[in-house]
Amino acid sequence: MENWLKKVGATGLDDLELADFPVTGRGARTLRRFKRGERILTIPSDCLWTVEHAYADPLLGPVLRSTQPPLSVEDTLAIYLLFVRSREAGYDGPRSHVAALPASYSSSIFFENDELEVCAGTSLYTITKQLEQRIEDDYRGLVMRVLGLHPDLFPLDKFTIADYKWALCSFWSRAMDFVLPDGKSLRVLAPFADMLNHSPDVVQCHAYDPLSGSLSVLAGKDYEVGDQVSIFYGSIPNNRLLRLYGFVMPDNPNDSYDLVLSTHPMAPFYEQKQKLWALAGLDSISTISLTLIDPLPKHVLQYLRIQRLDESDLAAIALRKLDTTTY
Ligand SMILES: C[S@@+](CC[C@H](N)C(=O)[O-])C[C@H]1O[C@@H](n2cnc3c(N)ncnc32)[C@H](O)[C@@H]1O
Repeated sequence: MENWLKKVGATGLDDLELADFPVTGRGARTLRRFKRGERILTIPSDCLWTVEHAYADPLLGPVLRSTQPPLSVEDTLAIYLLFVRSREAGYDGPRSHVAALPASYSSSIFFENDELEVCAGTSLYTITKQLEQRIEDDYRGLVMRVLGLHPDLFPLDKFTIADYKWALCSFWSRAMDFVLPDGKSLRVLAPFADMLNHSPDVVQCHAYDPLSGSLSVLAGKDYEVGDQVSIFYGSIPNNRLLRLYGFVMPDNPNDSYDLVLSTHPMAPFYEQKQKLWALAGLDSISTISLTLIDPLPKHVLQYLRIQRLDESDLAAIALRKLDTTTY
């Protein structure tokens, strides 16, 4: 992978090496000192996995362009990755990157049933179950709309639901997201830069250059020779880290609990309450994040007050409304 990257113009690789670290696992180690803000690594546009590159591929592009409505960003990238992985010739550079990707992931959709049951009652459990169902539905849809129509390009034994899950998770745990100057969002998987682990001790230090289309990593702090280079994935609570990346941060200052509030549609006065929730910016199923800074957000109380309203409360509210509209 590194030889391919250097050949196509990546810079910085001579000052880094891949190594195993305690806790974070494989990552990149410095071979020289870096001052904070110094450029460490640049991966040129041609090597990046993006939707645009998937569409530009001479074999895959025409299929993607003829699929209407277009596939989601996630599905386009997942198919692109599996397509390159399935090729027996050509695509040598990108395939050397695919070969360096982990064979399996530890995010919550890969938990065994008994492992996930330990999380029963948490929002991680609920969201993971929903995600598993969505992945099954999306996969069935992809087979009907795309994969099953082009068996020459997508041999189904290399595009199984397990492969699809693996490809999705490769992007969830390794891709970087940017907002471009025109406001559009961009998801990029950058070979080698995707080997960098998360640390809360560095500032945001990875950037996409819209002019050259390249991805760079700067030093997020001063590094001595032999230090692990890290980037900052974002201020992410542990349940999201576990769902997308398969790890948690001890004492995570951004930790939160997603409280799911819901009301059965057969509950008394449901329709009237639904209108009141909408007026308060809520929904009949509302997910509200409880954080250490704001452990009881006002939306929780608003939701519950509306849920507990009885016939006389609702009549009083209707009267008050009538009052204000007559003036
Ligand atoms: C972008 S990849 C980084 C490279 C990865 N370690 C590898 O071997 O390919 C992100 C993955 O690295 C691991 N990771 C990153 N930062 C971590 C951290 N602070 N603690 C534990 N694991 C971490 C998680 O498995 C995560 O899904």
